[in-house]
Amino acid sequence: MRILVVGAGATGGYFGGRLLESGQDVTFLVRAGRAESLARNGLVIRSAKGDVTLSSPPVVLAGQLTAPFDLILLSCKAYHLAQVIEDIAPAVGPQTMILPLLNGMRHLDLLDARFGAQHVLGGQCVIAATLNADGVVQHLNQSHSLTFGERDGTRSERIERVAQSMAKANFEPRLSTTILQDMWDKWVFLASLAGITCLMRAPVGDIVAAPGGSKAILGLLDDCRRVASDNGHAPADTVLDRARSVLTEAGSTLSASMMRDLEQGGAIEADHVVGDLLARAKTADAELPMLRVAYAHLKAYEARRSRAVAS
Ligand SMILES: NC(=O)C1=CN([C@@H]2O[C@H](COP(=O)(O)OP(=O)(O)OC[C@H]3O[C@@H](n4cnc5c(N)ncnc54)[C@H](OP(=O)(O)O)[C@@H]3O)[C@@H](O)[C@H]2O)C=CC1
Ligand SMILES: CC(C)(CO)C(=O)C(=O)O
Repeated sequence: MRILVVGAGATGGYFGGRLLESGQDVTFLVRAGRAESLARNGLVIRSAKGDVTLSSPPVVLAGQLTAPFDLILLSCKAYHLAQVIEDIAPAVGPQTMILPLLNGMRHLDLLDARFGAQHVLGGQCVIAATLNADGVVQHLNQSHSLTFGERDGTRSERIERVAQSMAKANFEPRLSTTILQDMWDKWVFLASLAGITCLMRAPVGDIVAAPGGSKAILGLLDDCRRVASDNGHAPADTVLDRARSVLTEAGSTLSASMMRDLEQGGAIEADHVVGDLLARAKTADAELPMLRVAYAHLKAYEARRSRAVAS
């Protein structure tokens, strides 16, 4: 299976690197700066699950794509998606599958609109990773699962082929027959985690230790849950129980990748991860108070950041 990994950042570098390490036919679509760094240093992954340096990983720049790929692993940030969609178009042929790893859901609509829903799988990854200033992919925790599936839940011949291609890689591949619900479940969890850790500029354990901290977290989780329920994707009780327990764990060092981006003064996926949830709300305006505050905070950060970037 010819696999194109879009972006060799934290998630693309990690999962694409693991696939390449396992002998799969992987090419990274990158921009010039990353191409240069990969040519100079190779693709370097530092991880408790095993360090690896892949020298001279195959790369291609936009404009050099001439033939379709079998599978496109989409691992860019949401704010780069519009450009990425144009860049990958020559790589999408009649049989191409696109497997997005982005958080949130809106990218599915955008990909469907451009390429047709038959090309777009459901997908998500659970990992904490970052690309450091030296271009090294740093895996920060013990999780490294990649879940994928047909959005209609079928175990098609093509999805089995995807599963086969991932079977030997050093991460946990999971073929799901409920991928849309899985994505909603993760979205509810992640929007709560990102919203609250950004708002409080602190990991879960510090928030829980603060007066009213747990109440604020659970309030935000409940707002997110409500939107999912309004959209026909209510998380199961077991999923919610687990989210509550992870999000209120004393001493937890957990924070969202969005908080890491925000603390570095970087761009964030405010609209994609939090705003879009609010946009799908079917609840009266006065409700969802924590979700509204979380979104207002992120947009205020973006406004301030854009002034700083412009000056
Ligand atoms: N990091 C994490 O722990 C997790 C992230 N996610 C989600 O995964 C998605 C990806 O995040 P993450 O991997 O952290 O992001 P990163 O910013 O680390 O990586 C994204 C990469 O995409 C590249 N890119 C952007 N535009 C293009 C383009 N037109 N052509 C080629 N490459 C391009 C960027 O390249 P360049 O270097 O040129 O800027 C960058 O290296 C997000 O939606 C995030 O929310 C989900 C779970 C965990
Ligand atoms: C849920 C979590 C923390 C892990 O995958 C994540 O997606 C993120 O930090 O963006």
